[in-house]
Amino acid sequence: MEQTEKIRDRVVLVGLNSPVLKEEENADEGSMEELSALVETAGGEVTGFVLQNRYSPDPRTFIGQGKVEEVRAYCENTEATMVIFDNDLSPSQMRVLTRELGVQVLDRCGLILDIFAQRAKTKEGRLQVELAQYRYLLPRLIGMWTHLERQAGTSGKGPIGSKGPGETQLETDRRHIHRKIDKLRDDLEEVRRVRQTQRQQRQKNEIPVVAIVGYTNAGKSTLLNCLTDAGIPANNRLFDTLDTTSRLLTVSDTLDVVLSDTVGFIRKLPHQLVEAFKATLEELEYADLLLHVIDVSNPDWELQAQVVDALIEELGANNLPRIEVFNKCDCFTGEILPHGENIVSVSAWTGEGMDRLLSRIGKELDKGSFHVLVKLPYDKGGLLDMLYREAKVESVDYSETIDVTAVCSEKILGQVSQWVSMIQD
Ligand SMILES: Nc1nc2c(ncn2[C@@H]2O[C@H](COP(=O)(O)OP(=O)(O)OP(=O)(O)O)[C@@H](O)[C@H]2O)c(=O)[nH]1
Ligand SMILES: [Mg+2]
Repeated sequence: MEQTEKIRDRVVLVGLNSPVLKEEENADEGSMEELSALVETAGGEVTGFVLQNRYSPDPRTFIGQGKVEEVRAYCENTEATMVIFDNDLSPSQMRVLTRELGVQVLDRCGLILDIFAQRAKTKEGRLQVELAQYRYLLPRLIGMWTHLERQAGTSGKGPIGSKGPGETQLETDRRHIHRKIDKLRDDLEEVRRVRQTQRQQRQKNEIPVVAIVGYTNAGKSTLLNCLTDAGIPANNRLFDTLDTTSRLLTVSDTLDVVLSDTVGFIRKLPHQLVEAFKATLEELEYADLLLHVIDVSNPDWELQAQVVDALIEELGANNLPRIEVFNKCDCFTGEILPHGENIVSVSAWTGEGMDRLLSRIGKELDKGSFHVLVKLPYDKGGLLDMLYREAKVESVDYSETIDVTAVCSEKILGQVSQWVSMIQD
């Protein structure tokens, strides 16, 4: 509840661009615009932007004393009640800025955590967000008390070498938070076990899993709805979906798959969140195919796709087959839509391109309906592994050649065509 009040604030956004910061730590117009969308998602109102260029961040105030004065005046003029930084602030910078600006100060990471906290509906989602919040809080809490200790020390009032009240409080708080974190981790472990069982069940049924991934607001939920009538909410706001929803999708007469929607990615995603959402995102690792949905109508789509690629790698899912789904092609204003073997352009809104997408999924996963006898020479043993992986092998006889009977797709048929001695459709 407290959160809802907090975010109805009038907000000034501040970003710093510096050559000594890493690219992903820097602010630019694109990331500021995104931050503004995040504020709107959280229910706040943006009253102004301050994008500063500076050689290096100021260790104390991040943006430098002069800029602090400017931002404070700006807040007064626009009656802002909160300042949100696009860059990550250290706990001590956040403290100094809160004091000197006279309004509440948040950074991007804190804002995203707030939004997740508002959105999380299921027990699992709540656990994940709570875990991320505690992990975010822990260093900040320590920073807070360190500050008090130092203040006591420099003013000469604190008895040197004795435990001040701050420190005692700090220890209690830290212990409390560590206990909370341990408990949340255990609870999430339990969730993970349940998922594991469901997964094994699915594997027994041999239904392939297709996971929809992509940048936030790319249209993942809309795509799932369009393909399966799932009827899940899809809204024009960031982080609309926090829970994994799965639906059965009939791809062709011979292929059914489980299609799963997932939480969206964003640049500078707090790593505490990535950690906490690993249970949900673990689905990716066990998927048979990824659909990477890209909002091609967004001028930043290339950068967004890179962010998603990097996270897929971090989650250990980069060796999975992947189809890039260029969505919102109804709004595409560029010259030529990207194209290529693993690319399909669609509009989840109008339904355009769904047939092509289904046939691409089929090509990737359908073991097909061609009954074949293949006589492989012994030095082509590698192709046998491939058949085991990509076709339904029924029998193998080692005679003069390796005689394999299997059911396979047209694609696989093409790869072994020169040794096929019998085909039945
Ligand atoms: N014009 C157009 N709009 C689309 C298309 N697909 C989705 N949208 C809109 O884009 C917005 C975001 O769609 P969602 O499906 O909620 O996006 P998402 O990827 O699930 O977003 P998160 O769950 O927030 O990560 C909604 O307003 C959709 O109506 C499309 O093909 N064309
Ligand atoms: Mg969604």
